[in-house]
Parts: sequence; C-alpha cells; structure tokens
Amino acid sequence: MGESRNLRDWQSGGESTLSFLQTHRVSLINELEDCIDSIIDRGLEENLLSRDDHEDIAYENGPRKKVRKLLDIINCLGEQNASLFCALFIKIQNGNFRNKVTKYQSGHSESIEKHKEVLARRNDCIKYYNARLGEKVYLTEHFVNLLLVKGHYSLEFKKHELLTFGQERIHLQNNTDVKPEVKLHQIFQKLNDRRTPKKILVSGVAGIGKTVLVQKILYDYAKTAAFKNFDFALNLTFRDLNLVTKPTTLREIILKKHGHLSRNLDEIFTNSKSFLLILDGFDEFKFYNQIDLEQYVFDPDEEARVPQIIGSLLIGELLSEATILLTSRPTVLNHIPTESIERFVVITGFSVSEIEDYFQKFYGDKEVGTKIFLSVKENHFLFTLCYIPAFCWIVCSVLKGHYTLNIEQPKTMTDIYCHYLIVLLKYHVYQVDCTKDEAILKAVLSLSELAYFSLLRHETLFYEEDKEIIHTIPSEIINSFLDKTCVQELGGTENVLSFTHFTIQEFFAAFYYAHHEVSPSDDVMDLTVQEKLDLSSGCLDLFHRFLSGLLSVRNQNILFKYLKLEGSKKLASYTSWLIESLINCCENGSSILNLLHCLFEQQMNSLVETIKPAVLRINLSDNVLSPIDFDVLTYFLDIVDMDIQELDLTATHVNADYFKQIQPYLLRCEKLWIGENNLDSESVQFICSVLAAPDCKLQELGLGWTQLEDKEFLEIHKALKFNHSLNGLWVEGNNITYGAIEQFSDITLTNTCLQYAVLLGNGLQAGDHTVLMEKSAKKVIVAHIDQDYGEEFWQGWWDWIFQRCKMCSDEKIVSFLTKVYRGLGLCDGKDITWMRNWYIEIDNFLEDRVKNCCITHIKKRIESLQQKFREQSAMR
Ligand SMILES: Nc1ncnc2c1ncn2[C@@H]1O[C@H](COP(=O)(O)OP(=O)(O)OP(=O)(O)O)[C@@H](O)[C@H]1O
Repeated sequence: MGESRNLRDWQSGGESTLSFLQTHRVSLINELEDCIDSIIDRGLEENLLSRDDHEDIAYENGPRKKVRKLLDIINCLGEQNASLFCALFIKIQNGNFRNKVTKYQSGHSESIEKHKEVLARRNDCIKYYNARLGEKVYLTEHFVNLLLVKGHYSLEFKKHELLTFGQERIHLQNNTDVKPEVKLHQIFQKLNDRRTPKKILVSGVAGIGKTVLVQKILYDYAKTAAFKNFDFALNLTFRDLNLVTKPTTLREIILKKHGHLSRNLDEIFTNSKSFLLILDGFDEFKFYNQIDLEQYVFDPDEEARVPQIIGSLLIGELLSEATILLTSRPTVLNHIPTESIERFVVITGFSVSEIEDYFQKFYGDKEVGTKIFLSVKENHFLFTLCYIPAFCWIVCSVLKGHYTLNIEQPKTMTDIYCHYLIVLLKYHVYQVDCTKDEAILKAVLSLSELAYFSLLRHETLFYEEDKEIIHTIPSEIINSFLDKTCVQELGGTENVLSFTHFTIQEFFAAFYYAHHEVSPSDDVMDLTVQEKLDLSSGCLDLFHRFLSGLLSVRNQNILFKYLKLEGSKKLASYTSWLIESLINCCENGSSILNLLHCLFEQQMNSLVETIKPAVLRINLSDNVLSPIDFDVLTYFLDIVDMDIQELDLTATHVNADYFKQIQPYLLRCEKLWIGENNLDSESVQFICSVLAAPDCKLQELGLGWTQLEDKEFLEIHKALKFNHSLNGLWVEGNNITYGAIEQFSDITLTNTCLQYAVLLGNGLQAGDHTVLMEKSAKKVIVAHIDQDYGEEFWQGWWDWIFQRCKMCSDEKIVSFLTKVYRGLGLCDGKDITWMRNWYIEIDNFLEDRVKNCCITHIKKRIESLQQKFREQSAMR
C-alpha cells in the first residue's frame, strides 16, 4: 500500500513531476506492472504516446521492463506530459477505466496481441498462384469484396447460370432473390437462426477465392475490431495436414504451425467458446473419404489419425463450443458430415463492380484498370468467366504481359483458357499429389471425354452415378474443373455435377476432339451427325473456336511443354476444312462470323493468304457484334485484300465507333446492308461521308428499319449529290414523311446513278403516292409494290424479308412484320399474282410459329398479325 500512497502523494510534495518519477522509480515499477498494458493503450488513445513509442514498450519482454521503458520515455517528454501521465496512472489505479486488468488478464491479452501480430504478418499478402519472387501483393490493397450467399439454390437456376454467357452471366451474380447474400462480417453471426452457428461450411469452385477469404478473416481479426467474439482465431490447411501420416493430437497439429501458442493452448481449449478454427481446402485432403464418424476423439491431447481428429471437430465431439469454419470446393461435399453443419455459405465470386475493382487494383491505376476492364467486358465469351477471381487474375496478368509461365503472350480466348487449365493443374493438382505427368494427362483426357459426350447429348448437368468415367478420374482433377450442386429429391438429397461453366465444358470437349480419334457416328464435325443429334451450328460455335485454338501450333507447343501431350494429327485436315468453309461462305454469303473467329484463333497469316474466293460476300447479320468481332473481321479483310461484293451488318448493333473502325473496308464495298440497327445521327453522318467519298464503290445500300427520321434522310439526299455509284437505296420501315420524300424526289436532277429508293412502310398515306407518281422523279421513289419494277425485283425483296423472318425470334417477328404489313398496305389493289403467293407463304409461316410458340401473350400477337395479313390479302 505504501507504494500506492507514493503515487497519490505526487502533487502534495511540491516537487516537479519528473523528479517525482525518478525518485520513486522502483516503487512505481511495482505499482504499475499490473496495469501497464492498459496504461500504454490509454496513453496511445489520448495521444500521450506515439505509435512508435507504444510499439517499443509493447515489445519489451515482461511487464516490469515495460514500465521501465515507459518511465524512460516519459522522462524525455517534459514536465507537462509527465504530469498528464501521472494523472493517468491514478485514474487507472482508481479503476476509472473498465479495462483495468489483473495479472492473469495482462498475460492473456499479451498473448492475444502476440498471436495477432503473427497472423497479421502471415496474412498481409495475397499468395498468388504464380507470383514472382519477391513480388508482394498486399491484401489491404488488393482484396476485392467477394459475393457470399447462403445455402443452396435450385438446379434450374444453376442450369441457367451454366448456359448464360458474357455480361448476362456476370449480372446473374447479383440475383439476391434466388441467392440470399451474406456479408463477410455476418458469417459467424446469428441470422434468423435459433443459435449462433458454430460449424460453418464455405464452398466454392476452384479459384473463387476461398483461401483469400480465410486470409481476410484472419487479417481483419488481427488488425481490426472485426470478429471480436473470438479471443483466438487460427487456420490449418489440409495441404499441411496431408503431411501428418502418423497418429497425433490436436495440440500437436496446432503447435506445428502455431508454436507461439504453446503456453495458451490449455486456456484456448478450456475456453473454446471464443476460439475460431479455420480448416482450409478440404478438397485437397488426401484422406477426405476416411472421416470416420464411428470413432471420436474427445480430448485435444488424445492421439488419433488426422481424419478422425478432423471428423471429431466437425461433428462437435472435440472442442464442442469452438467455432469451426471449413472451406472446400463443392465436389467433395458429400464426404463432409453435413448434418452437423449449421451454416452453408457459397462463394459465388465477383459481379460487375467487383471485377472492375479487381482490374483497377491489379493495375494500381483506376483509369488504366477501367480501360482494360471495359475492353474485356466487351469480349462476350472472355468476360463470362471473370466472376472467378483466379480467372480475372489470369486475364489481367496475360494482358499486362507479366506472365511467368514463360509462354508467348496469349492472343486469343483459347490461349487464356489454356493458361487457366495449366495454372489449375500446375499450381494445384501437381502440388496436392505429385502423380506422374502421364497420370494427369490421362485424367485430363478422360475429363475431356466426359465433356465431349455430354456436349453431344446436350447435357450440362449429370448425376455422378450415371457417369462411369467420373470414377476413373482422380479427385484432384474432378475438383478443379467440376462443380457440384446439392438438390432435394424425393427420398433425400442428390448431388448433381457440372463443369464450372459451360464454356469450360466446351473447351474440354474441343480438347477431346483435338486429341482423340472419334468414331464416324460421334464425329461432331460431320453435318449428318450434327443433324441426328440436333446440334445446330450455333450451339457448337464456341467448341469450334476452342478446337481451332487448341490445334494451333502455338497451343500445341504449350500443351506439349506442360502436359507432355503429343501433337494432334488433326491440324492439317482441320485447316483445310476451315479454309474451304470460309471460301464457301464468302462465295455464297452465308453467316461467317464464327469461322472468322476460328481463323483468328490460328493466328497464322500465311494460312489466311491461301483464302482466295471468287467473290467476297461477308455476312455477319443477326449477331450483336462486340469489338473483338470487329477485330477478327479486320484481321481477315487486311489479309484478303479484295473488293467486297457484299457486307451484311443487318441487326448487329453496329454504331458510329464500329463504322470508324471499318471505314477503309467500306470503301471496298459494293453492297452494304445495315438495316435493323438503331442508327444515330453520327452513324448516318458516317455513312454519308462514305457515299460522298470520290472512291465510293457502293451500288446498293440497305437502311431499312433503322429509325431514320426526315433529317437523316435528307442528309443522305445531300450526300448522294456527290455520289457516282449507288443504284439502289433501301429505306423501308423508317419514319420518313411525305415532305422529306418530296424533297428527295428531285435527286434525279443531280444524281444520274440512283435508280430506286425503296420507301415502303414510311409515313406515306394512300393518296400521297399518286401525287408522287405524277412527279417526274417517280421512277426513283418506290413507295409501293407495283409491276413497274417487275416480279424479279420484288421477288428478291420478298425472299430477303422471308429469310429475315426465319432468323427472327417470335417477339421480333411481330415488330418486324408489322412494319412490312404497313408497307404492303400502301400497295394499290392491282391483282398481282405473285403477291397472292406471298400471302400464302406468310400465312403458313405464321401458322407454324403460332403452333410452336409457348409464350401466351406473344402467341396472341402473332395470331392477331396473321389475321391482319389474311384480311389484307382478302382485299386484293
Ligand atoms: N477477394 C479477392 N480479391 C482479390 N483477389 C482475389 C480474391 N479472391 C481470389 N483472388 C485471386 O484469385 C486467386 C485464387 O484465389 P484462392 O486461392 O483464394 O481460390 P480458392 O477458392 O482457394 O481456389 P482453390 O480451390 O483452387 O484453392 C488468388 O490467388 C487471387 O489472385
């Protein structure tokens, strides 16, 4: 008590505080040792101590040394500060702060602090699969929020996710109606549950961020006030646990990685309520199928095999009060005793904003990151898998050219998927199990066989037991590329497997085709097989691109280097098929986009040079084009340097930026079809500049159904005054009024080439046409169907309309044909035989659509349209 009086006597003796502290130094050390931690924390909070001083004191070994250090520091801080400290000592001694600590507590909090320091140090950097030596990626600077959802969702939704591509796939991530979101800080909290969950399972496909999430939890626990329910939190990885093959105890297991806790483990085990144990990467556990639930371990010091200890922890027999968080890829979930799991969390990865955030953080520059993000976003298929952080990492590293696999800079989508394959194998499978190369290669080929035959059967989801082949593939490979969904069925739950995404399945299917002899009845490249299996060419588009990319010399070399895969014998026959198909498409004007992608995948200019079609007709219609589509187009047109007889960009969402990119090629074009695009005035200006260019070759220009107004139409009129090539202008189904058409009709005075401007379905009334007919320019303005232009002219137009109808979805049919109907309505009542046939044709066509349409309101609209056509036909 004497010492205590010393401190209280501090102000009564009349001496200076500094000399008081010096004379009573010994007694003060005794007096303050019990509460030194509180003093320094408080000192820091009240700015009496700097962070550095606080750290210096905290690092001293033992409380008495800490007090000495503090007194030394105070000695240098001057009289005034010394007085403030003394006041603080007294306050703390009087118990004015609730955190006055006992001797035991001081030791306890010291251990926690020390442990937190260890965790913070261990987790402050993200461990990249493929980081360069010395390269540091700080968690605080690079962590991007991950989307976590509760529990399971339906198989229907899963299927939808698998088959959705591009931005749409990424947007599905935010669907909180189907997937209730859990925030990271809520992971251990009670959320409409009866009790706080103690056993938590976090699952997610390969590379989705499970390990990074674990790091984030530990780092936040160590460095912030988060997860403060836990005094101690620590993690064990199954990769390390695999190394323990002899019987052991939980204590020994923990101490192997957390030796600094040797003096705390007893306390942690007794007070397990505030202990968080994270077990990361169950899918990597060599003994995952040996979690023996018949024999438990009840005591942390009881010896047993690792699977038994893990099983006992999960089931709650060992440290029943502790919180256990287990992470795993989904494919091995049925080996986890899920009956004891109280919370299921699925990491679904990134959504749009997180992907953008990832890119910005990766490049360390917001602007650069956003720019690259936008270009990837436009790449429909590439963007699809960006919900997986590891895929984002591959895309970013590849685009930055900072790739350490010693592979030539990837150029195409297949290159990036190849990297994904190799990274998952090299940095995961090889590390889990150093099986020989041949075994891994064999397994990859078996997996690709599964992908191929499932593709032939239109299967994206499959039951494990139905697929013999699955049992022949080592689990490390299955776990890396497949996903598992648990569904409620009559009589219990069932596990349904799928590839991580359909694009991965297509990639593996192409891998199979490239490296296997397939029987003629299973040859998906054969048109009769495609027909028999009801595989329309569209559903094999990506398969074809991957096949071309995988067969390319570039990727064959990579596969040989990393998988020891012998070169495919199919390259020569494939390239001749590709060249022949491209030539056919160019000559007959059939859809060419996917073949251009396949050609681009080859990255072989000499191959493109062999393409010498008689004419060049490029049909890209009815695809919503993205910048990469224009890249593959320009790649082709740069090498095949011929005049373009026809370029069809109908219904492609082409816009001014794309027009700018393809300007040089437009000047090589004789017929340009850009109808059914919403053309803004900038795009129209652009077309006008092409028309007015002295070297313009355009003979026909299709601008039907492009929302043209009078202003734009008159711009075209102006440009045509300088044009010497255009014969026909097609502007059906726009919003052009009589006034503008009348102005346009003087075009024959300045332009001698133009022979017709087809204006069907614009704002003309029945009488307007007669007035126009009386004008001299009548031969140019074609606002209705009559005999003047002959059957052949109109038959060509009709064939085109009809072909468009066949391409259109039911919904689009209604809007498109309504405009055609309006156009036909303007035609006079002359009895034209061929028109009667058209009405019959359209009636049959609509009849067929009505029969097959399963959406009631659209069906009704088609029926009503059909009725209108019937009435129109009857009036003729
Ligand atoms: N939240 C995140 N923020 C930033 N990068 C992330 C994040 N999550 C994952 N990554 C990136 O993705 C890579 C893979 O993540 P991680 O290793 O955590 O995945 P995983 O789900 O544990 O995969 P696996 O099942 O293959 O072990 C990381 O190396 C990192 O580059």
